[in-house]
Amino acid sequence: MKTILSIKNLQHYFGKGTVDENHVLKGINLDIREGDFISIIGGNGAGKSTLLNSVAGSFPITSGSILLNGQDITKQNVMKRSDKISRVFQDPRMGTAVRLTVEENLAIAMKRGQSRGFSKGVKKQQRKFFKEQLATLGLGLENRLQTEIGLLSGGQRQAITLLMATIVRPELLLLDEHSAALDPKTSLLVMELTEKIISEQNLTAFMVTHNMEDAIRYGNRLIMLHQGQIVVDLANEEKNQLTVPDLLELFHKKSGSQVSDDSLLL
Ligand SMILES: Nc1ncnc2c1ncn2[C@@H]1O[C@H](COP(=O)(O)OP(=O)(O)OP(=O)(O)O)[C@@H](O)[C@H]1O
Repeated sequence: MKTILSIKNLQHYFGKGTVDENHVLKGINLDIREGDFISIIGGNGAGKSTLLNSVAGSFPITSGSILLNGQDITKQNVMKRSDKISRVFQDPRMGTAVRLTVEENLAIAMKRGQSRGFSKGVKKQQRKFFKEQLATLGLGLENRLQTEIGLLSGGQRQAITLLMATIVRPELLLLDEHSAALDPKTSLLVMELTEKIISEQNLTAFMVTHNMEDAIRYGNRLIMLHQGQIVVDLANEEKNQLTVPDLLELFHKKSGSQVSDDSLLL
């Protein structure tokens, strides 16, 4: 199977050389294969978001390298990487222009990977395509093309953000606790939609979550991060058989500390 993302000996410090020095990622080696849908869990401060941010290019990493489809992207900035890597954040306002309409946002998303020019104009034939795409979400949003995104509910916005992130197929989809701010029912809806989009388009995805049940239920591979290192990496059958108590037990074994359900979930 083709390797989409290859992370080699990734080290990251915040505040290196200062009194606040924090060695957050301590030698991460990870190959993500085509079609992998990976969940990453771990306690607060384990380095999950820092790992995702390193892949997205939010800051220069201290050392190591990151290859996307064999191309070394370590030195590329976040803008350049966003041509190929798309991202959905926890805050439904991120990743969308809240004062623009649904169709204007989708028109901007369609420009990913092209030399961007910031036109938000919507052409007639595009409108038809957007309607079809929105209808696949099953939320009636195909009738809200001219609604300002900021006026939609959090769940509706996250659904549209998912569509925007995938309307031009990304080589890698990053999901940063993208259902965590939603109520349980809406979170379930967004997670089901996520799974549908990923499997229909055979996307490669990397998802940070605090929800162990979601980490077990969705995707084909589960990674646990502890103090900046990968301590568990389970795939397919091994992952499918996991239960939440198994995960807590694994965490206890690997980290040498007792953990309550809440400290991983919250
Ligand atoms: N921009 C930053 N500048 C300085 N320190 C940071 C920055 N971002 C994160 N950190 C620190 O890096 C460590 C890891 O944080 P990170 O957000 O990656 O952890 P996490 O596993 O995602 O945690 P959580 O589950 O609490 O979101 C923490 O000690 C955090 O304070």
